[in-house]
Amino acid sequence: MKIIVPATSANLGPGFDSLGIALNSFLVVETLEPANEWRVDHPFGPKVPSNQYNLVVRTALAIKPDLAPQHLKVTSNIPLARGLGSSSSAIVAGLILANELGAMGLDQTMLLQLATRLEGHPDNVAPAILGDFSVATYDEDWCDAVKMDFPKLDFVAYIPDKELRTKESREALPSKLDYPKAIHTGSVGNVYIAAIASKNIELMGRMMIRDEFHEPYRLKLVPELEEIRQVLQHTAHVGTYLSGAGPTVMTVTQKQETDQVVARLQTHFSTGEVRVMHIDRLGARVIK
Ligand SMILES: Nc1ncnc2c1ncn2[C@@H]1O[C@H](COP(=O)(O)OP(=O)(O)OP(=O)(O)O)[C@@H](O)[C@H]1O
Ligand SMILES: N[C@@H](CCO)C(=O)O
Repeated sequence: MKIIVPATSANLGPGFDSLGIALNSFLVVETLEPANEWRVDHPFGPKVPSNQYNLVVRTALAIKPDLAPQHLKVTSNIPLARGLGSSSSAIVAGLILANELGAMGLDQTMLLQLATRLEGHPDNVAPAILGDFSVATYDEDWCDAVKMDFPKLDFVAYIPDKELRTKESREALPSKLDYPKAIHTGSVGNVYIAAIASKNIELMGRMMIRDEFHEPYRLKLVPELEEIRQVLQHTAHVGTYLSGAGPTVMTVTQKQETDQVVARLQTHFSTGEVRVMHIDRLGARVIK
């Protein structure tokens, strides 16, 4: 059995902890054979456990403690701690592993509840499970998420060579937000969703860059966000936002704009990776 879970890019500007999109880099977890102890062959090096403490296995055991140990093979092109939803993909894969091997019969709604509880917010796990673009809210007890058809656009990721843990990036956020500012950013988010729903790309791009919930506070951790906005000032594109907690900076482009944006970023940065990503409309799937 192979479990395939897409990468995800969260927030998309003013959608902090709510909006996310599934993209075509993938975590693949393959079951090889039953074993005496959990064993995970993976490409992430010694910092990531290869036994029952691996996040995929820990998640599976959290919901099915009596699951029989397996030898697993993990492959992935989702970089760790870069703002492309690596932890969510591992959590979703772990839940599906337990669901399949333990014949638990969990549907997508229950998987979403469990994944959100484990990750703490729904913006990566919802699109990882549902695919495409999702708009979600979580009240510490229940997650409601709506899958939407995102306009057919490209996502050009600039993935810096450095890791940034979500935990560290969240510590940069304020504990309180000014009331008029919160109301204003809420209204920007509303117009943003309406623009996405009506496929008004120009309006969508203008709202994408007007977040006040998190990006201004994270600029000191990811100065590349402002830098890329400057670099692309005279290059046609839809908008640029901080992907998840960073440090990846995402630029959304129309197909005819993509090559120019890639060329501009590749010329500007001597380190890191520029990756063109496409929307994964399906979300997590299992091949038996
Ligand atoms: N496939 C995996 N197997 C085991 N552990 C993983 C896997 N993917 C991620 N992790 C764990 O999750 C950590 C990264 O989680 P973190 O939330 O900081 O970043 P992220 O999920 O990549 O980014 P973001 O949530 O901003 O999109 C890794 O350092 C590792 O400990
Ligand atoms: N909404 C989350 C996504 C990263 O997990 C954040 O920006 O911290």
